[in-house]
Amino acid sequence: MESPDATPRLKAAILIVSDTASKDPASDKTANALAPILAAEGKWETPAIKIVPDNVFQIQQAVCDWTDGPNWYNLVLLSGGTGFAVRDNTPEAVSPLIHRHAPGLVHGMIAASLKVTPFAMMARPVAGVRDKSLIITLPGSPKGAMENLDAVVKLLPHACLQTAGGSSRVMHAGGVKKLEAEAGVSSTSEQRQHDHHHHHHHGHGHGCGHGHVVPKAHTSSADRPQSNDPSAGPNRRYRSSPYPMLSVEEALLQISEHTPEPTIIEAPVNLSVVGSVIAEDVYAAEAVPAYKASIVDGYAVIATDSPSGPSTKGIFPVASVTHANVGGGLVPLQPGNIARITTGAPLPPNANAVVMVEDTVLASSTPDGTEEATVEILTGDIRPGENVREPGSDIALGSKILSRGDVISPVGGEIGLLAASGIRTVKVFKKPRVGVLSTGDELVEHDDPRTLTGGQIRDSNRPSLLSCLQAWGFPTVDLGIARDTPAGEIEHALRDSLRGVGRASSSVDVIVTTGGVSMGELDLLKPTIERSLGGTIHFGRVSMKPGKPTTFATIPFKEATSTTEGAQQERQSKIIFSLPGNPASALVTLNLFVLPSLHKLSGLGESSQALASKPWMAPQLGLPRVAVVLTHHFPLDPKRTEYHRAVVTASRSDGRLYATSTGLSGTGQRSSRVGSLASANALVVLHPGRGVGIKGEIVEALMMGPVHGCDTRLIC
Ligand SMILES: Nc1nc2c(c(=O)[nH]1)N[C@H]1C(S)=C(S)[C@@H](COP(=O)(O)OP(=O)(O)OC[C@H]3O[C@@H](n4cnc5c(N)ncnc54)[C@H](O)[C@@H]3O)O[C@H]1N2
Ligand code: MOO
Ligand SMILES: [Mg+2]
Repeated sequence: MESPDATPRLKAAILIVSDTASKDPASDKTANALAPILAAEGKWETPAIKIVPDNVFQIQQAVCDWTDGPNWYNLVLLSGGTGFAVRDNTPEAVSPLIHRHAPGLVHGMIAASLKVTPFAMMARPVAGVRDKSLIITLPGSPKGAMENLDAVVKLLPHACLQTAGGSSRVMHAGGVKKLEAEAGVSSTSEQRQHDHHHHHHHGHGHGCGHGHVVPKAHTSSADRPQSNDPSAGPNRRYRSSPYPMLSVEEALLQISEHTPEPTIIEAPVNLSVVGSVIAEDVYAAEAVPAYKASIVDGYAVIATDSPSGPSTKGIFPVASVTHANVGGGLVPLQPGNIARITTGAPLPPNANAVVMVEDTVLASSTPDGTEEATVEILTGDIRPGENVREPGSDIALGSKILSRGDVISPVGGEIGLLAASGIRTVKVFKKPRVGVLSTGDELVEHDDPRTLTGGQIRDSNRPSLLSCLQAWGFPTVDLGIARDTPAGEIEHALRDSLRGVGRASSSVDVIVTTGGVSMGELDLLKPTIERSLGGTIHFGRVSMKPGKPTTFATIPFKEATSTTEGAQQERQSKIIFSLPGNPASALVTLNLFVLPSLHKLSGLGESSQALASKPWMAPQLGLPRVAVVLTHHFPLDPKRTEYHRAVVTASRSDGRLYATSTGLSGTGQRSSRVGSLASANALVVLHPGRGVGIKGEIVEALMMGPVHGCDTRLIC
């Protein structure tokens, strides 16, 4: 008989899912209960053990670390989080990772537990295959986990060998009988045939919502069901997109609905808050000016309103001098004296008006000839308060200086108010951090000095998208290039960016990818989002040109954030925009779809009382929309709304805005031509139709940059 040690052992890993054990590993008893059951079989290496809290993202990351990449494990057992409690979400974390479900194992485990307790009905186990690994969830209690593992442990070596790519014929020739004997079960050859039949003809039952699977009775490859599983091969890929085609307006509604609410941070008042939106009304901490200040350079006087009072006209001794930066206490001004003063300086006590130096002449100097002794004031019309700023007359102490919803603009007015009134920190909505990932095997860094070979192209999307995002004022993370092959690179790049590891030093709020969203067998973004990351695609096609395959999704992820009300909450998901790879498509869809979402996340959509009274100032999300006159005919697409790249200029003669195409030739607006955006400051919206948009017609345009001035005669 073969010694168990003569054959290579299988690799197993145990993931304990428990909030408690993740804080206190000594409290876990299950891992130590399961390991001996595997050891007793003599076919397993000592299992790897890890503990994570009941957190979907951490569970998925741990499982993927064991199933993906070169150091994969044959078997991944999870224990815990499979019940009905609110924090029990192990099945929800594991299901999306599974490529092929194994309901038989689930039945087997539940059947075994039911013999022990009716509470087995409250277990929600999941089992199945991811790549070459078998994943099984077990109950959290040591007893329940042991019972379940006992029920299936004899089958696992066989299942794992098949999963890893072992020949099923060899297995069936001898191995199955042996296993059946060991497991105390038997099957007929018909049953085994039946199993094979299922294996070939049923879809993966993946909860992705789009995986329409057509069961067929025959086995020819042309008849096999279509799937969004890239590993199923090109002969099984979709031949028409399963994603409904949305209008741009419908797509924008989805984005608005699924973009999370903005979060609030307390930021220091410095240049980093420029572009941020105020989250809480701000009240002046100090009055401006803080004292009675002179508006001019001249002489502080004691003026009176009474016609019978002393006139300011005449010759007066200059009793004191006050400069703007006065140090200690001020000497009170005595009646009959005047005090020299500079602009902005505090008036001495008793003084109530200032005479401009232009309205005076020097009457006499001090004996040493260096100073004024007396000065003659030439005007008698000085009234109390003249040339004086009262304390708080620019900004009253405690007055509201900025309202929730106000934007701290680069013009400087808002930051000036904050700085002047002694506000050192301010509550603003956090600007979202955006990660940009290029995908594709053909991509080469744009500055790679080597000559391109074969189908290589330079990655122009990352620099162009990053530049656009940074110009809009959002912090960005360059996530690099992820290859389509080997499988999993895109998934890992996305997971790392959410976790803030690898190229992303801290986690990103929004992911933007380009490439891989259309119909090719290496267009992996949609399956990666749905199958590997358990995400939900809210739209995967839009009736627009360019940008048809634009994809928008949410990916489950948990982290602690504070709400707009300041309470702590767990944010459930992050958003991802997967834009088409064609460079013009990527930039147009960034402007059209990503910007409104970033605006919402930045708090631009937050209502403000101040703005309610000034509706014309209410900030709109996304690019500003204006009406423009076409300076020439624009061709129309028969089906899709076109976003034609154009230069919009403001006429100096009639004040209207005029739009001229950046390229009208047959290929001028082709989605591969990034040059169609060079010099463009607008996207002219052309609704589908026959023929052309006529010269002189007024249409809508979205402004991407400032309007240039022009002489209408030169463009029309
Ligand atoms: N059978 C169909 N084919 C295509 C359809 C369709 O509906 N049915 N849609 C077309 C449309 S429209 C577009 S847009 C593109 C979208 O393509 P993908 O998003 O899948 O992108 P890729 O296939 O990866 O690349 C397309 C194109 O863009 C170049 N590219 C990709 N990344 C970059 C980058 N970072 N910098 C510069 N250029 C990049 C890539 O090399 C390709 O040439 O699909 C059509 N096909
Ligand atoms: O929709 Mo695609 O972006 O035209 O080429
Ligand atoms: Mg493609």
